[in-house]
Amino acid sequence: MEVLNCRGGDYKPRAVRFCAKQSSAESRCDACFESSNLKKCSACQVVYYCSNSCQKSEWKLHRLECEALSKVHKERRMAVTPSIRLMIKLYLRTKLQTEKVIPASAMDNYKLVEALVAHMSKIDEKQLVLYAQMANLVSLILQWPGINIKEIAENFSKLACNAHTICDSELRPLGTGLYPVISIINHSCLPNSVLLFEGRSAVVRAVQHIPKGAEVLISYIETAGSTLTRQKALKEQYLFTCTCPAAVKWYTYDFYFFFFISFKECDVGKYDDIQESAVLEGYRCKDNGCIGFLLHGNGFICQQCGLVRSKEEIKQIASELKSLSDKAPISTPCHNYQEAISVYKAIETLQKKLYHPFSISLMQTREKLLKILMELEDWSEALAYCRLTIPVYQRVYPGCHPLLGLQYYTCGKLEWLLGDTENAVKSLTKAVDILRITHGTSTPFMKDLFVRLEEARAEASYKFSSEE
Ligand SMILES: C[S@@+](CC[C@H](N)C(=O)[O-])C[C@H]1O[C@@H](n2cnc3c(N)ncnc32)[C@H](O)[C@@H]1O
Repeated sequence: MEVLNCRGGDYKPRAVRFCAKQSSAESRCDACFESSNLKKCSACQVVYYCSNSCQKSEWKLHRLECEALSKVHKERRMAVTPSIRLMIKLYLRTKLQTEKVIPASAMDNYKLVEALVAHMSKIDEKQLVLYAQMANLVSLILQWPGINIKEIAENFSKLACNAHTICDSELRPLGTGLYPVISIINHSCLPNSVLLFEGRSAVVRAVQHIPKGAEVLISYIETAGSTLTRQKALKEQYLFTCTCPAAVKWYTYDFYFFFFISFKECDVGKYDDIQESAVLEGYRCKDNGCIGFLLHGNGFICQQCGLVRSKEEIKQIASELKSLSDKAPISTPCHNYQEAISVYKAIETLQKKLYHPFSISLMQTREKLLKILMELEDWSEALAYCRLTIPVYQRVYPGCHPLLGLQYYTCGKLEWLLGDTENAVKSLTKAVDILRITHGTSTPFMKDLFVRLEEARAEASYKFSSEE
């Protein structure tokens, strides 16, 4: 795997099996994830394809799946979740490989699945019961004599900590896939590589120089958040305690000085964590002009100016925020955009009063507003929100992070639409600098980005020369 040991080098294993995201709201083609022109398989009524060629390409596998699904009562068939389908496909694919109907290779082989970690001893009883029920359903659908239900349950546990969410180039989730070769890669909150998808192919790219012999690491989770938040997410899904260094390094000597006076008991690592949590997930100073963070003691004390914010005031705003958040639509796009905008703007106002300007919750609210405003084609307000998120993105996704690159891309697109070509060139250039490393240069998305940048550059220089 030495091809990974260079900046921008990429490595593409095939998905052994994958499953498109399936919900009534958004169905996708089982072969290519396309969401338009879909036709349901007339026999099983579960799987969608966007074209005859996609249906054909999946036929060897789907023929067996379709036969199995069609025998199940319609009600039960409709309750088949993507995880159950993924498991069924895993077994069917293995059968086809064993019978040499489809080829097995070093990167696409059931033997690799056998070696994946399952963490059975760390799973609680409730989860084990759920896996057993799911395994029973798989066995009921497949109806293979002698199938091992315990092994299926264990495979569900393997899926939970080894499968990957397949995303498009803009990191929107499309489905779930099991890529046994990719599953050997461990996690870091400060990874040296990223995992992206080009259609069904998983691609791992180095985002920094990886010295020979050093471990290739990717991030399993959304890295924005305090160490505690990340550790909790990793423990819950991947069943391990992450001890990698905290990702945020932005302290100044002033902060250090204050720390040594006030927190002699703490060690530096702990202080980084306190500061990181207080900025990303904590409260703001009472003085709007101060960007200090608050430390919880007798009340909330600003680490920078010493002003104290009362617990009662914080509690009051937090409770208003909770009742507003309960009213907010869970997912966007939603049906009533205007109502969603007014709820999210009210949430933003309260969050600005409560949280530190670099708060992740505030950033997420602005991100939701940005998405809705883009749906409404309100480019100028969308741009204002996009720009507000950039400083937080720079902090929480440091270095060469695809999400930071994509946020510059959105900013650039909006600036271009609004005729601000000079800034569009700047934002798109920043996007290209990052995304050419994380996404490579050959995908349709990247080719489109290069064209946009060239067009923006040409227009900016035309504008400049006409002004001259
Ligand atoms: C996708 S697998 C990675 C490969 C795995 N280490 C193996 O030997 O098969 C995910 C599991 O690896 C382990 N793991 C991954 N990253 C880790 C890390 N940074 N620290 C400790 N364990 C980690 C955890 O047990 C986790 O559930």
